[in-house]
Amino acid sequence: MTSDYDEVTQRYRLQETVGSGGFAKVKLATHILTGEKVAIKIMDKRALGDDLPRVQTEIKAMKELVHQHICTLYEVIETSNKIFMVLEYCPGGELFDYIVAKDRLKEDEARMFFRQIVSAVAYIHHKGYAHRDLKPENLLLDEDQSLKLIDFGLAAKPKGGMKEQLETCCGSPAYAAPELVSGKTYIGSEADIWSMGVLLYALLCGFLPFDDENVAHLYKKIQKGEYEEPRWLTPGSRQLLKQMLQVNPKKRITMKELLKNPWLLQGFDVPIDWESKCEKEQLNADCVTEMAVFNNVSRKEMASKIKKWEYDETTTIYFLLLANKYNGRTLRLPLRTKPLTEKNGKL
Ligand SMILES: Cn1cc(Br)cc1C(=O)Nc1[nH]nc2c1CN(C(=O)N[C@H](CN1CCCC1)c1ccccc1)C21CC1
Repeated sequence: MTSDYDEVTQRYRLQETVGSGGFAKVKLATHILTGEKVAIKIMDKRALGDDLPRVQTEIKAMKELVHQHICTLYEVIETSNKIFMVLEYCPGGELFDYIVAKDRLKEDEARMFFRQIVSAVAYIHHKGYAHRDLKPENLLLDEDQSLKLIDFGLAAKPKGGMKEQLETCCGSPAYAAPELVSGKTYIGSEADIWSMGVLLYALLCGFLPFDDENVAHLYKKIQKGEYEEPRWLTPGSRQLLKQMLQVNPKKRITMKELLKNPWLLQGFDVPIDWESKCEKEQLNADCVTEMAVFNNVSRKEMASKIKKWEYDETTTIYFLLLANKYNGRTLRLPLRTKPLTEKNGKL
């Protein structure tokens, strides 16, 4: 009787659980072949019930969204009862805990983080997606204190494009836009801008602009759009918050305007670089070569195998090699003792 864990334990050494949410848990793991750390999100299909489509949504979105500030999906392993999503490991944990530990961030640090969040969300919108659940719990810190966006279970890619109205009310109430909590139809990208405004406020203040234990009272406050401005907020940040936390979505700052907002440019003087540095279209030649040698096949053959993007071990190895190119570590694949044959080669 094969257990649901057979395939994943052949290739990964499962370690401690770093998080458990409603229908999923996340375990730290080591990719045995390369020794690289990964995070594996484990879901039980039976427990998921009618939440199963959320997982399909997340997998489809994460396959399309490859960006330096989005947590990379490496591999998906589905068994009779389980779905395993092998994802990029972020050793810094959630931004939420980072803010709580520091009480609130200095303006320069808040700006540095917020530029990365804007970069990720601008990219998602460019690809026709809205995240719809932006909050500090969904932003993880990697080993270089860079932010990685996670949890695309509520992401939406309206067929009619980003102008299409959405209906489903979702995400966390404190970060939800007024038009969303009023049950009106809304534009996903406009709602994301509001949530980013709440996020920026949380970074700069260490507490939420709209808060109440009673959800109905919370919604009233959001719809009124009135919030405290602590005395430590600078004029530039007050101005930006005011433009993002506009109750009327048509008066709210757009992503285009946000990308060249003076407060975000302060100290950087270069526009926010939101384009992906690691699009799948353009394979990294060194990684292809390394894998071709490892698998004892031609580069051409290796490249076409990678380009199938089957989100199997080949995809994992490619992304792990690519990540190491970026952070300067040279990951060398252990030369196989025996050349690959069809049988065990998977090629
Ligand atoms: C907390 N922590 C401490 C250390 Br050290 C590393 C971590 C950590 O979480 N690292 C980490 N790397 N990669 C991931 C994680 C966590 N993680 C997550 O996807 N974490 C989310 C966190 N969500 C935020 C709001 C509700 C739950 C999660 C989703 C479902 C179940 C459990 C956790 C991934 C897989 C993408």
